[in-house]
Amino acid sequence: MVKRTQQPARDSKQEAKDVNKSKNGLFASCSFSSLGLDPKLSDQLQERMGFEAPTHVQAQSIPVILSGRDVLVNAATGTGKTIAYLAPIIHHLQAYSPKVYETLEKLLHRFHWIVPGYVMGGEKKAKEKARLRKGISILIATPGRLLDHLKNTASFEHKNLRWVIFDEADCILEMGYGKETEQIIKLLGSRQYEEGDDDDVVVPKGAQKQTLLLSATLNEKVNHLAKLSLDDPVMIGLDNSKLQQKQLPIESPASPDSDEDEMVIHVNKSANPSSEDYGIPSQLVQKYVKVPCGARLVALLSVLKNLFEREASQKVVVFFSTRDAVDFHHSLLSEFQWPPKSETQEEEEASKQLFLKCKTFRLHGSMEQEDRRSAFANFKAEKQALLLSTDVAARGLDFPKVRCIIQYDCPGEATEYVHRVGRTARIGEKGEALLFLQPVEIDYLKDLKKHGATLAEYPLLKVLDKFPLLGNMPRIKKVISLESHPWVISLQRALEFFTYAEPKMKNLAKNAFVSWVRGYAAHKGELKSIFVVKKLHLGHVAKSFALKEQPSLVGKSHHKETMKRKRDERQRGQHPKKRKKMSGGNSRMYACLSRVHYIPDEVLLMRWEPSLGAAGLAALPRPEDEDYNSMVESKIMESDLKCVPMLVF
Ligand SMILES: Nc1ncnc2c1ncn2[C@@H]1O[C@H](COP(=O)(O)OP(=O)(O)OP(=O)(O)O)[C@@H](O)[C@H]1O
Repeated sequence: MVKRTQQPARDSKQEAKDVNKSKNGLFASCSFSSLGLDPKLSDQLQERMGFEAPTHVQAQSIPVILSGRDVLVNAATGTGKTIAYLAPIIHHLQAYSPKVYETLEKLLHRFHWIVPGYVMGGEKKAKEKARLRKGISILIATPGRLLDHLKNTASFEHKNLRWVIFDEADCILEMGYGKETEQIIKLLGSRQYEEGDDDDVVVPKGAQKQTLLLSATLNEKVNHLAKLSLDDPVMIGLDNSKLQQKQLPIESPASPDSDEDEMVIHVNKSANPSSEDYGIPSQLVQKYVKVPCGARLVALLSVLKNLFEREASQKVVVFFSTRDAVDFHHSLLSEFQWPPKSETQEEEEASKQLFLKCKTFRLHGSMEQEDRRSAFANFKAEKQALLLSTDVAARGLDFPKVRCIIQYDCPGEATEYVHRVGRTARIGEKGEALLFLQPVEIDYLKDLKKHGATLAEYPLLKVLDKFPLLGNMPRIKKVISLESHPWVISLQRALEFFTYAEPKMKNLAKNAFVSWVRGYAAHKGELKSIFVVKKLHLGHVAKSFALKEQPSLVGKSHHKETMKRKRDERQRGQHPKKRKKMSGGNSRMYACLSRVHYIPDEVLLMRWEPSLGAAGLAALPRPEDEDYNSMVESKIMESDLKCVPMLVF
């Protein structure tokens, strides 16, 4: 990961070869039109979106979904799962052009009758009700809010529901939405399409409700959901090691009507290092760096400096465990200058420059929607940038050309590791991932190995040795510990000086320290034995926030801040309690329902949309305001389908 480029020409040729190789392994040798998609749609995919060929998961899924079968798809991050399910749905939706609209269709634009919408909380229910009353073809919803409308909104028509899609299915359950999801499935009712309900529509013969379940990390937790919602599903991307016949116990409470030869997903818990449980792109280079707590901050800054000096034009995402940590590191990296001191004032002015010469963005759940939306859009648009984020960006987000993912704070379960690293090495591109571990946390590697992730060690000392030392600092030949490295000592000193120079920075550091320790104590299950708070040296943790001494864990200022944050959230109409349930994951469901008189089909998609919320969406024009066709087309067909349907209204 840190090798400096010595022969740039040869290396870049090699890089291009590697990318081609991984791309070749990713794409199928057929065309979109050969999969049975409508020619208009295939053209759209090829010409407008520039997708020359379908990926393997698309080539496998599209014909099956078109045929009406339920499917369970497990495919690595960034392999194009979104198109895999959206393309066949759009194929069906556009095909059922209602008689009355045939002429209109010719006069107007293609797909004008597909109306997306959302219900996901964060705004008044009355507004959502009004949208539902008007009729929506594609509805995006959080499980809780959808259930609420199903129970309480009389005008919420869903009898023609046609597709139900659980994207990031495992996550919906991990976030504690199992009960809600079960109720939703029950309320949505029978699978059979009730023919002849609407005279004004063309109903496909034998059309049934079809359910799709997708993720890069399908595991046995989704068995119960699969059992409730899928009917004789086709399994895609689940190898035999994951599929077992019914003799295996199903995790969730057994249902009396369970089917004897039902297939269930089974993750082989016997530590078989070669078994690849989760979909990690094969071209992704995975490393870990072992750093004692007190040297973590210096190590992070050094790794980042090395990355951007090695290749100026690139994008990097760093994951933190808490919002306060994101805020602290964002302020630090946006303002910290290097070299820290010069001999004279003029010299100082002349030579001062930022430690990292790239734009730094932040993304977390406490930011205003508009700030989140602009951070997301700006980071996406930049060629060279750094994004500091909580897990709000861990799943589903599709930032193009992210070269490296750094997990500065450990993820929770291995699934979260997989989704975080999945923000790079997408669609066959190159990518690197670096996981920070303290020496006491090194057993986490074993956990990852069980799920097929093997990480090599990152040569941190070599990287540190490359940085020029300031002033008269002696270069010690053999550095015994990382903390005694002269570069580490001088950088740590400068960081502490910087933090203490401004009360604002010191406060950010203290808050970040307090929430980091709390977050560390919140690791669940088996991970509790790896991430043990009692093993932490809190003085060293403080050092990792550029603090010279350990702040109180129940400091007044932190308490005041928390109270203020809660007050602000209440004023903004966000409910901390409700949001808390979402904060680790922000599960979103997409639901697509028909405009009663226009389309016979209704689609319900459940998926994960981390960074964008209602306020951000509302900023986009409504269909009456502008060329609706081009908007729907671009929203549905644009490359960033992840946020597309939700972005619409
Ligand atoms: N056939 C294709 N050819 C080229 N690019 C494609 C193709 N299909 C999808 N893409 C692009 O690949 C990127 C990744 O796709 P997508 O976000 O659907 O992946 P995913 O498998 O859902 O990932 P994750 O599991 O992380 O959500 C997107 O930018 C998408 O536009």
